[in-house]
Amino acid sequence: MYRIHCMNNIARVGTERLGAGYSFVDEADQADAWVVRSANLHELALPEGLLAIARAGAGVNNIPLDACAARGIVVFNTPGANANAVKELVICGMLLSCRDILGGAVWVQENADDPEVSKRAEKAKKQFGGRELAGKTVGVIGLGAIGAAVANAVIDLGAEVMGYDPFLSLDSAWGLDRRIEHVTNLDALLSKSDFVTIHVPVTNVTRGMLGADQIALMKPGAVLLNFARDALVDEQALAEALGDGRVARYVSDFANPASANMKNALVLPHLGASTGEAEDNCAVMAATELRDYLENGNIVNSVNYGRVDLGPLETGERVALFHENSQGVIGEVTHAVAARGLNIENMSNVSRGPNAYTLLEVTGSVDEDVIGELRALGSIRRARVLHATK
Ligand SMILES: NC(=O)c1ccc[n+]([C@@H]2O[C@H](COP(=O)([O-])OP(=O)(O)OC[C@H]3O[C@@H](n4cnc5c(N)ncnc54)[C@H](O)[C@@H]3O)[C@@H](O)[C@H]2O)c1
Ligand SMILES: O=C(O)[C@H](O)COP(=O)(O)O
Repeated sequence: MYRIHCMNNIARVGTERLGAGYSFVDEADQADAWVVRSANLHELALPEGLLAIARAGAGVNNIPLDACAARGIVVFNTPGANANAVKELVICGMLLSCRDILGGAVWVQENADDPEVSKRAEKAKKQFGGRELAGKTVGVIGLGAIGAAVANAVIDLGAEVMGYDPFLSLDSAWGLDRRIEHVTNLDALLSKSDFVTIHVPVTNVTRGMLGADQIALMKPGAVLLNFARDALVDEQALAEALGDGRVARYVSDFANPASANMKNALVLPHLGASTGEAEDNCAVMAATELRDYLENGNIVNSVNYGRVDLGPLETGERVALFHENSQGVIGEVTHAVAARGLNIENMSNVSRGPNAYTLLEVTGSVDEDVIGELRALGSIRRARVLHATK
């Protein structure tokens, strides 16, 4: 029986997927796996028995990835599962920034009891007017699941799109509309775009990537949309640019004391992934990834270990080994296993930076002595045995 602890509320369709063989526990330190959305895990102690963390969502800056990797704790996320929800809100934010739609709606509410409201509205409307998205240039920074969807959608609305992503994946590239101009220079995108929208993960490299110098390059009167993370933008420099009108509007999904008090900003309470559809998609994908890892040893969509997929574990046993990515480890492992009379039927080894994972399918019984011997190898961080249940 695997014990799961949910750090945030997770859609029921996902928890139901963790059916027979799973129980939900209130105590985080008793769990074999955690499921999380945006709860901050950086300050929490990682329990000895924790095997995996599944982030039902995209961003993993709330999870200590390296500390997890060092302990053989696999961290998963759910790529693309909430991309459509975010795309729709970004388009909404763009259109809301084109005219003062919210201001106009408030005006109508404030004048609702006036029998002359219809006539007065025709005079009042000019203060809420604006411009169209069609024909404008939209700069998209990061062309992953969300950025690519936004780029394609705004092209369909008649905008020109410049896309910047030095690490563009083949999958994303296949899905991009051919009318999108792929630029390799961020400064060019910033200086030519009427709307700039950022869709990159926050990492040590991207933190603050839209700093004072980049904001200064933005076209006068441009709009910046940030549905990725607030830490990507120097919000102090941005507040100054908004204050003196160099940047017309900031549309952000991240309320904090700086953004909430900015002039000409529309700030939302992190609503990007908050649709029933996205929550269901994320929960189901997270639960599926967890099951595949806990029951079969397969790692799909991890952000700290590479992909290993030997399919379902139908017969025999598997040994899952987390270790340093260093020379000679595989030799030591196969030697130790063979010396115990076990035959390796199938094996996969993959590394990601300093972190390596090896999954062995063996015939013969893997007892505690074998596992003890493997654990004693200096480079092994964690060793698990998985038994076929069918
Ligand atoms: N507001 C929300 O509710 C919400 C929802 C989902 C995701 N997000 C945020 O959006 C981010 C992106 O999500 P996604 O699903 O598109 O992720 P993704 O992994 O599919 O795409 C990220 C893209 O950024 C690119 N990238 C990385 N570094 C870059 C750089 N320095 N310059 C340009 N491009 C760079 C990658 O190559 C990749 O194509 C997440 O990491 C998360 O922080 C927010
Ligand atoms: O990175 C993400 O997937 C989003 O920021 C969504 O976060 P949430 O699951 O807390 O809504």
